[in-house]
Amino acid sequence: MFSRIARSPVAAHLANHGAKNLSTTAVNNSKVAVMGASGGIGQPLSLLLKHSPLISELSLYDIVGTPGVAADLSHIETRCKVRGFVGPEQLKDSLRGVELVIIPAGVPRKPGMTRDDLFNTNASIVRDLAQACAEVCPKAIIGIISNPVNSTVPIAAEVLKKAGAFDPKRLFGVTTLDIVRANTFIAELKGLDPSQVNCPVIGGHAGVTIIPLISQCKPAVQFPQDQLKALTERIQDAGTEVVKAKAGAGSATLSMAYAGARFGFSVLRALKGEQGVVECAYVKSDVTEASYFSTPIVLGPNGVEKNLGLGKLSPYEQELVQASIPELKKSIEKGEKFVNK
Ligand SMILES: NC(=O)C1=CN([C@@H]2O[C@H](COP(=O)(O)OP(=O)(O)OC[C@H]3O[C@@H](n4cnc5c(N)ncnc54)[C@H](O)[C@@H]3O)[C@@H](O)[C@H]2O)C=CC1
Ligand SMILES: O=C([O-])CC(=O)C(=O)O
Repeated sequence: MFSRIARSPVAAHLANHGAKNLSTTAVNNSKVAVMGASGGIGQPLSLLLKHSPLISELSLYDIVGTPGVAADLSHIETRCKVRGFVGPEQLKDSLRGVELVIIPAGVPRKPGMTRDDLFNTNASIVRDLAQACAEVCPKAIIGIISNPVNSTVPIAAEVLKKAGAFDPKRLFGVTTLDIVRANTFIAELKGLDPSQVNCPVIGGHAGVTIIPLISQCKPAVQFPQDQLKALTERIQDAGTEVVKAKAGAGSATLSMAYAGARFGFSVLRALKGEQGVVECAYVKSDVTEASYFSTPIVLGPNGVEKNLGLGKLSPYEQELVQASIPELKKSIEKGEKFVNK
């Protein structure tokens, strides 16, 4: 049993800031857009965002269903206003004045598929949403959830570059779910409170590119090599574990909504001037040979404030990093070629 009950990062954000009683100061007036807001991730993510005292307006965009989702959420007793936008003709209006855009639009996996199998459908969805961001909110921070993240982030970057709106500090692939899973699985094995565990996960967001740095976990934890390998592989395959359990009904939605909210709240806290906010995320990077790579990032008023790099890796983790580079490079090139073809 835990010696004291602690809150998860999302619960702590909502509790510390007192969602209901917060004064309406300019500093707490962020406008956030969720693109793909009617989906399995989009709906619970929007529900969590509606509770943040930092968000004064939530803009919900999808090609279907957002009038209903927005009407429903708008009855919740928090001050954040919710507006729904549906279809391409309302896309640009959904992005006006937005500081943070979170993108969970696109199809999820079914059993037997890899994330890369989603490329053909999701590449053009992310391309078109990034194009609209470039035109309407070029200074917004963009967090991409849509898979395959290893390719969709380079796709968005190329679109933004072409439009003269690319700022590598402001574009993120959301890998937070990998950290959330690592924390949970480590806590289960060691009898810890998961909300007090912090294990960085670096690389990318697919199979062998997901690299948990268990040697850097706080609190420090030790495992024999066979258990370490099994734990690493469980974290790498955790998305597939959910896809199999859902048996054709999609992939992780609720845990992803939690992770997306955690990422979004961290970005907003840093935008508002909070110091020392760190999240791992997949960003433009010169830390390894792969031109995009996830590492712990200090967030600040402009997005990426400082890339904390790899830190000290164990020999096993060094091997995992080496093994991830060819796949990452291939996925990055595939995304870039899609835009520049
Ligand atoms: N980064 C991560 O850790 C994770 C990523 N994902 C990915 O997130 C994506 C969404 O997953 P779910 O919400 O479960 O799927 P879903 O199918 O339930 O929802 C997707 C939503 O996107 C909408 N959409 C389709 N085309 C659109 C467009 N052009 N513009 C705006 N919205 C559009 C759909 O209408 C739907 O409402 C998938 O690609 C999935 O693989 C899922 C879990 C974790
Ligand atoms: O596995 C999937 O397809 C969805 C995903 O990215 C995850 O759950 O990590």
